[in-house]
Amino acid sequence: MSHGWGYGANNGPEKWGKDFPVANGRRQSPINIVPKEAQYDSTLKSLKLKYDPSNAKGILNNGHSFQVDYEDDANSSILTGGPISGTYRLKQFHFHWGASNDRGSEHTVNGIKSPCELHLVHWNTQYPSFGEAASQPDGLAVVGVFLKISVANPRLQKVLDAFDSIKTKGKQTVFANFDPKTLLPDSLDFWTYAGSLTTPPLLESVSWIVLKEPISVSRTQMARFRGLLFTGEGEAPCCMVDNYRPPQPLKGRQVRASFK
Ligand SMILES: Clc1ccc(Cc2nnn[n-]2)cc1
Ligand SMILES: [Zn+2]
Repeated sequence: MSHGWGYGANNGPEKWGKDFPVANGRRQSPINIVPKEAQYDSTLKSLKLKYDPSNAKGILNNGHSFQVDYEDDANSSILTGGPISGTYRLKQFHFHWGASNDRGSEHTVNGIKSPCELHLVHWNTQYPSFGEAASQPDGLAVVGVFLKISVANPRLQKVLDAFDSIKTKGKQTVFANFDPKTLLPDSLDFWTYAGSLTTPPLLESVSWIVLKEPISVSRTQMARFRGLLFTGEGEAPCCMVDNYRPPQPLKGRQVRASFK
């Protein structure tokens, strides 16, 4: 794929295996979660997320999604508990969404897609850097949160208000003082399984932690996500939509639940 991976017909998820053979590996993500087949595990600890809003640095349109980046040179914004051992530092959060409200999430539940999915990406401080951690089987932990169409979510407002400054690929702007904990639902009940990054390089280094309870987003708010562009300034505009990888084969993996 000489023209770089993306989500189009010529460079989308069905084509990624050419440049990234791990795409057909044993622990690829996302997956379809079947709650009735998930095993309740009473030994799973409760999730602990401690974020310092002042660690927020900036918001960037990376041409595949947009991400909010965090300072990660200290244990000030961290994830502990849940299925992981040790301390994982927040690196960034981003979203995946559809061109319409019938699709957009990466994980599905009983085959049902949500319009959007939030990912909070953390790396294991047992390793010296994110890059190092990303190549280890226990290197990363991503918390996934479904967004479902309902009333407008005021917690998303600051993110949405930055979109005019990052409309095209490569644009970024300062994004200070934001606590991603405000984006989480009331319940931290979760499903967990061993998986991968959902974009190239598709590294099989992610402990996935998918929250059962969604957060709300309105139709109008979703329309603003779709106003972002995959393309750079001066290029023929292509709306940033359908930036999700479909569910991948479970290949014998167990999905555990933190709740009955
Ligand atoms: Cl640092 C990084 C790398 C890949 C992705 C894409 C992704 N992988 N799993 N969920 N999203 C997000 C952040
Ligand atoms: Zn993601």
